[in-house]
Amino acid sequence: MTTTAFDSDNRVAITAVTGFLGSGKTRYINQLLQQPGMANTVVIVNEIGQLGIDQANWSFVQPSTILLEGGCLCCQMQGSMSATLQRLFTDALARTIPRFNRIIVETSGLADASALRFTLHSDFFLKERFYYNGCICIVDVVNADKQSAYIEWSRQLVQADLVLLSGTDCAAGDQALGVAQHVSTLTDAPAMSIPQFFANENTLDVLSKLQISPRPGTGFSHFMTGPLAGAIVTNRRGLAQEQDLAPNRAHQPPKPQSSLRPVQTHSAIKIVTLAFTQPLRRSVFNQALEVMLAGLGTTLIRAKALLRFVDDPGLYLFNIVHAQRYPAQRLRAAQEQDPTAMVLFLDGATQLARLPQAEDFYRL
Ligand SMILES: Nc1nc2c(ncn2[C@@H]2O[C@H](COP(=O)(O)OP(=O)(O)OP(=O)(O)O)[C@@H](O)[C@H]2O)c(=O)[nH]1
Repeated sequence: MTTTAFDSDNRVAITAVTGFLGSGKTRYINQLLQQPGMANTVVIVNEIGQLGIDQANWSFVQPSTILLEGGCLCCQMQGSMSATLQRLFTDALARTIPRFNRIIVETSGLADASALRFTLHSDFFLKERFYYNGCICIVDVVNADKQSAYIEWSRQLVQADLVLLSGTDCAAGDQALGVAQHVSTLTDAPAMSIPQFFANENTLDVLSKLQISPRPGTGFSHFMTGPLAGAIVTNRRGLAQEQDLAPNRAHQPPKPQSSLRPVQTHSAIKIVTLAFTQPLRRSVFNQALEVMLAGLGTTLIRAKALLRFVDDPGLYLFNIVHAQRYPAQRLRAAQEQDPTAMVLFLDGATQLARLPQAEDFYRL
């Protein structure tokens, strides 16, 4: 029988999904929502920027989505989170929204789970109705080397109860294993690839046991040998073992445990939003994009855009993560009120002669 928020003594589980910019949080949650038993899930998305790119993306895949936009959960949005959860509870009680039995919070790519934990711990109204179920941190193995230079990457991992490796389908050689080893120097949470996570028979069970997963060295291995078989476990020296990702390398010589890498501060990432007021001409957009990317070079960490084109009724989502450009995805037919914009996350330590402008995409 499914329980709801309103059965007696049943608080609603809130699970955080963190991960650096473009690591694959949205894609993972989309996959998760397709799993049996995931109906009645509310997703709260915290997006930096004012233009609702994630809202359009999410409302395409699932209607029960709430967008907290404008700031990062760890900096400015704690009050909004608290108000949102209170509102969710009272609206469901009044039956103005469908009842729900699970909440997933997708943090911005620069936030970690600590603000959410603090909110749930310190607000008495919320404490009686919700509980913190743990944190899944997504790590992009292809870009981990670059991203680990930012303090947010490490902070997210320190808060993790389960680490999921994305991009393993694009990773070279033993890249995933190397990242797992690096991750193990920051957390003893179990790590596995996203396909391994979904290969587990009961993903819901895994989700509900996040915070009771045994840590390496505790002598309790049921979690690893049971539903999470295939996890990358680490020994006390941080050496990854027993993984399906690199089955021939189970007996590697131990590497010295790495220390925290020198990091840049939160403000080292510059956020630029380009608002497009008119549909774009595809050919002009493509050329301007090439020029912009060439100019930004390695300064670009992440770009995402919601776009409309002349003579095309569709609304398109466009993703770039470092040098990787993903094909534009048609979300649905565009509506008049859809905002169209591009948000760029740039390495703030790099001095740029000129920041990109929306006008660049309208002229050759
Ligand atoms: N091939 C491949 N592509 C992936 C994987 N994970 C994410 N992507 C792609 O990477 C891009 C960014 O993924 P998102 O899910 O939007 O990343 P995000 O973490 O939600 O991004 P932000 O909210 O901006 O931090 C999208 O085009 C995804 O389809 C993966 O494991 N394999």
